[in-house]
Amino acid sequence: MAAVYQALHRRVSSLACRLHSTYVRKMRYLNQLKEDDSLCRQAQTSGTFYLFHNLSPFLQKAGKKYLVPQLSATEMRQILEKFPEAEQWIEKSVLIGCSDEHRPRFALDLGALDKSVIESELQGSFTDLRKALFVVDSEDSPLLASAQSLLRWHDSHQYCSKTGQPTQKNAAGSKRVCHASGVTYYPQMSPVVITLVSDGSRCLLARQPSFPPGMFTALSGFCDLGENVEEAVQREVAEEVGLEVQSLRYSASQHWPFPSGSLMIACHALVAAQQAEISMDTLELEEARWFGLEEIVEGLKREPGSSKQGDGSFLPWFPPKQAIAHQLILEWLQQQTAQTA
Ligand SMILES: NC(=O)C1=CN([C@@H]2O[C@H](COP(=O)(O)OP(=O)(O)OC[C@H]3O[C@@H](n4cnc5c(N)ncnc54)[C@H](OP(=O)(O)O)[C@@H]3O)[C@@H](O)[C@H]2O)C=CC1
Ligand SMILES: [Mg+2]
Repeated sequence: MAAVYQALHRRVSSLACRLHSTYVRKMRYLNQLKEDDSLCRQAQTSGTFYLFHNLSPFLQKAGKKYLVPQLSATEMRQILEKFPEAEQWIEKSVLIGCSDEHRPRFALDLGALDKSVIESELQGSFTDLRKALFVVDSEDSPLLASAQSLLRWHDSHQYCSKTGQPTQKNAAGSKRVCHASGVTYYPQMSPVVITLVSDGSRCLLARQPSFPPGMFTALSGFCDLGENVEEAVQREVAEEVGLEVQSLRYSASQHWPFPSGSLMIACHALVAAQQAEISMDTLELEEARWFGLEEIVEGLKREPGSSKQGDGSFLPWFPPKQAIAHQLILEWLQQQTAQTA
């Protein structure tokens, strides 16, 4: 029996080792492409391309599914030939990853070109990211989110903030340089804390006036400069609902492309049940309240379409699985269920 376990252990270890080395080789290859412009330009000739138009990704509909097509360099040339100065367009692409076989993936925004020509040629449509993220396969949404954030960053950092001179991107799009001042700019993102507050038996969800009707989510807020995650969570909870956090636990993080590339840092926070009276910040929030276990179970079953009642009001529903708020709510539910079992 011991021999069988040892053999199994050896197989698992060797598999893990192979998986690891594939990952390491891939990351090192991507890093090389970021550092070496000529290698990256060469890679553009064998890579695949995701298309955007004014930051909306290109999708194709196949039955009920939405696909995110990857175009080959040849297909890209065929499309770009329809427009003047085709060659310049490939230069604008940014590196967003590569396959395990080291086939690089790029994203390219063709915002200055006539979108109807591209849409009819490729039989699909450029779709707002707020819709696209929720209709594509779950492995495609993080890719669209990070590609759009990078394209957005390039679009809004074309000039040096010190000299006002144009900045130039490197081939991979991992940085921009102002040759007049020598300043190098790197893509930025904003850390945001998202916190599911619990008083031990209920959890606190809130809505902003801009949310779709009926949608409630966990409290969130941008970190201030100089703050750590714990301080940001405590401050946001105090500011938005007037409660004092007793303890907090990190859960997970997620890149979120709205409003312009955020790193969502998700935590669970506990407040004392005896001091759980909400005092809401009415400038930011429209409603904030405690939800019991049953209400959370019911809310998770609802979708935007099924939450409207006969009198025009909306029953609560929560963000879809692509948003990290959903994961926090599920974790809280599991914890409560385990406690009450
Ligand atoms: N993935 C998920 O599950 C969820 C994601 N989120 C995301 O979290 C983000 C932050 O949540 P929110 O509650 O609005 O944040 P805040 O509570 O921090 O309030 C937003 C306000 O903060 C100010 N602000 C400070 N720093 C920034 C910055 N770097 N970028 C933009 N605004 C800033 C702005 O005020 P002013 O304009 O007055 O200067 C803005 O209107 C949202 O963009 C939302 O998309 C939220 C919930 C769930
Ligand atoms: Mg907030």
